[in-house]
Amino acid sequence: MGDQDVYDRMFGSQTDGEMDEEKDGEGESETRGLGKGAQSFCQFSSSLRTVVRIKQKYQAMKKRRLELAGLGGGGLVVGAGLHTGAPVRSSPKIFTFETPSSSPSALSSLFLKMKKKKSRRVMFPSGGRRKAPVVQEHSRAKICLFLLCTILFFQVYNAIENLDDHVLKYDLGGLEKTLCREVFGQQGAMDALLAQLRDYLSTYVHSKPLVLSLHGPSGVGKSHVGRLLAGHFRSVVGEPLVLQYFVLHHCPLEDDAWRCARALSILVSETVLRAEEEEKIPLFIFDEAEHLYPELLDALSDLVRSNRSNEYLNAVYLFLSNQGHTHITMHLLYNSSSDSMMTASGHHRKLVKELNPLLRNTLVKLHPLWAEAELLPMTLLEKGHVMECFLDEMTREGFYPDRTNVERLAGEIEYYPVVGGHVYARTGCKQVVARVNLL
Ligand SMILES: Nc1ncnc2c1ncn2[C@@H]1O[C@H](COP(=O)(O)OP(=O)(O)OP(=O)(O)O)[C@@H](O)[C@H]1O
Repeated sequence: MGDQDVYDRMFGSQTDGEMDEEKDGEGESETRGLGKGAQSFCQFSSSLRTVVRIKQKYQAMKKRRLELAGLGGGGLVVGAGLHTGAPVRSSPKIFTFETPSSSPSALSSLFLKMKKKKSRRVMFPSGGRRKAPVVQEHSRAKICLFLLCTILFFQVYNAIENLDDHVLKYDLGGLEKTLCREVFGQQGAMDALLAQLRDYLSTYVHSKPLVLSLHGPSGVGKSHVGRLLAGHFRSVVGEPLVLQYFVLHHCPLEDDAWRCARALSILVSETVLRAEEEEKIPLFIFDEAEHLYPELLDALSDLVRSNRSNEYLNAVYLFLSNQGHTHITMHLLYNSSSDSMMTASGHHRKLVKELNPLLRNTLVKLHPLWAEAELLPMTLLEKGHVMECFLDEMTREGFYPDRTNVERLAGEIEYYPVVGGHVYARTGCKQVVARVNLL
């Protein structure tokens, strides 16, 4: 049973105004003539009427709102009254609980529309500009990829720069020019020496030190090369990081060999530590290495071992020795005829390939240190190279480089018998300085 039925049964179908009047009259008669039970019934009926009236008003308001929103078919239509703002009542004049002709689906779609509309509204701060924020859609993956590529590029660039920096630091180009200008007849050996240095000095991370050993007969320029290298490295890494060790000068007495070995170990350790601090590679040159005592060789062997700490691995050891000179001389004298068309580097590579196994075998028997070394044999000098030595020395000493004089001086030097068109000097340029000094 609906609320309206309850109301009708109790008060009939009266209008709101009539009900108000009746309410007042009834109130008076109740207070005057009725008993206590009737009085409580009246109070109850009064509250019920109020409830019903409120509900009616709420329903009417709800319906009116729907009609105003433009929904057709209900109890109210918007017509001429629209202009005045007052709704015009068209059909049912009396409120019922009947469902309006508008379908529930239409209502729900209206609410959905309203909801959608509402959700699209953007609430702006009162003082701000009323402009919708621009949504920038950046892919995080793209940004990460871009960052990764940038980091990778800088790392590769930095690594290349570091390699270049190392080689540039030692000015191997300058060293090459110096050796080419100052050393005669040893181009193959000098190319091999520079290649070893270039390989080693291009990085600062090494698993073992570079151990080079120049071998050759007397007067072919071993000490000369040692001096040129020492001078160059002093200029690029500094005086304290270059050690030139002449055993007959630094340790003339064999009895002192043990003490000399200990002093040498300390000196080398101090130098490599200093070089490590300065991030440079030191150079240790041992001239007249054939005179090194076993104690000194033992100490050096211990220093060049690859299982030592990092500072010992970043160092260049250069040994200059005439050990194995007989093998070199014999090989050149017996193999010179067949390789006259070869370049200097090709000739040296052939010499190394054919001679080194024999040379190493001989040297390793003397001390295991030579097993660690890269052996670089130097060839005998020819008459043409000896003339260059005279020319150079005379110019240095201020003599006019007269060609006839140079040829005469070069003719006074001893030579091996001509082999395959080559005239090899027995003592290289060893006597050049002494003979020029006699002029
Ligand atoms: N290949 C060379 N080019 C230019 N000059 C040279 C060459 N070889 C030797 N000389 C000159 O001869 C001098 C002596 O040579 P050096 O002392 O270098 O010979 P060495 O091979 O060390 O001989 P030794 O084994 O007897 O010590 C040098 O000071 C240098 O002036």
